Amino acid sequence: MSILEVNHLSVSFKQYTAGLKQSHHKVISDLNVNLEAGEILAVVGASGSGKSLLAHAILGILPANASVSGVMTYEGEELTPARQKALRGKEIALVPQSVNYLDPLMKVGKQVRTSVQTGDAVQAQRRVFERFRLGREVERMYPFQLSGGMARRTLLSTAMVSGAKVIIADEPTPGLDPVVIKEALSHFREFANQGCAVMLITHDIESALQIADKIAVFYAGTTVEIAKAEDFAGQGEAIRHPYSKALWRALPQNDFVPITGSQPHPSALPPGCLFAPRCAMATPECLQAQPEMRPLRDGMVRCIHAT
Ligand SMILES: Nc1ncnc2c1ncn2[C@@H]1O[C@H](COP(=O)(O)OP(=O)(O)OP(=O)(O)O)[C@@H](O)[C@H]1O
Ligand code: NI
Repeated sequence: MSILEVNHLSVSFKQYTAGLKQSHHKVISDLNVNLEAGEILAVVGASGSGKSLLAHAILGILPANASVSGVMTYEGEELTPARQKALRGKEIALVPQSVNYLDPLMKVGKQVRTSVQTGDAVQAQRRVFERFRLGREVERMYPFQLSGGMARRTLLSTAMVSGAKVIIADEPTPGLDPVVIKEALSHFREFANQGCAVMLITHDIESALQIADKIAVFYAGTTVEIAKAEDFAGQGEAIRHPYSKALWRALPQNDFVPITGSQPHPSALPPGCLFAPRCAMATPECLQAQPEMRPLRDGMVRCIHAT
């Protein structure tokens, strides 16, 4: 049984346009992912592809104008709003993408301590600060006194001391130096090895590959591929979806060739396969309907042509 399952998740936003007309933008459509105990799943994809919204949907912290459909389960039971509230920060911890999630009016040592659920909170906070190379003086500081990197390490500390079984880390490493990144990632690995699970949302495919078991590739609000990390190797022969292949080939150490065009905006999604307008393999059939996710070679792909 998966520890966390997301099935057919769709999220739309109600927006008011000129003349107080309402429009609905579907920003996530028919998204499926699952997380097994002991596993790190890296979620990669372009800016605006819906990665943070997935995190917020799981935690139940989407803004009020969002409507959500689909089913999410945690340890086999449905994640209702009441359950999300009860589990948030306790069994499911978020490392948010923005450091603005820190409480500006509380000293950071205290903020980290309030996340500790069992044992000596002061000791736990001091231990985790040491691991993240935050000096003893930092615990008495307010968030505005921290550098960007210190604030990130504080957010990581908060999730790490919480005793959660699932950590959802939304771009946890930008602005950190390579040593701290390596450290943070190895903490995630350690955490997963204890039987917990991590969803690591990141732009940094290369770092993700060093520790992740599985990779979910997002495009325009949905998953296009779920693959084992090992599949991202060589020329990308084992990668299933043309978009994930293109992402892989665009890396500096590979061909370093960006794909042409851009991801569609939620207000102007193309018919059929969302990637078809940029895809070299596209045929008229691709424009008929959005392909379903289907199993392929021990992974999943949303493309009718993938082999
Ligand atoms: N409150 C909102 N109202 C309307 N649209 C929103 C809202 N929040 C996000 N969106 C839209 O939803 C889409 C997905 O946003 P999301 O923040 O999940 O992207 P992301 O993949 O996390 O991007 P990044 O890598 O830049 O963090 C974007 O097109 C964004 O403009
Ligand atoms: Ni994001």
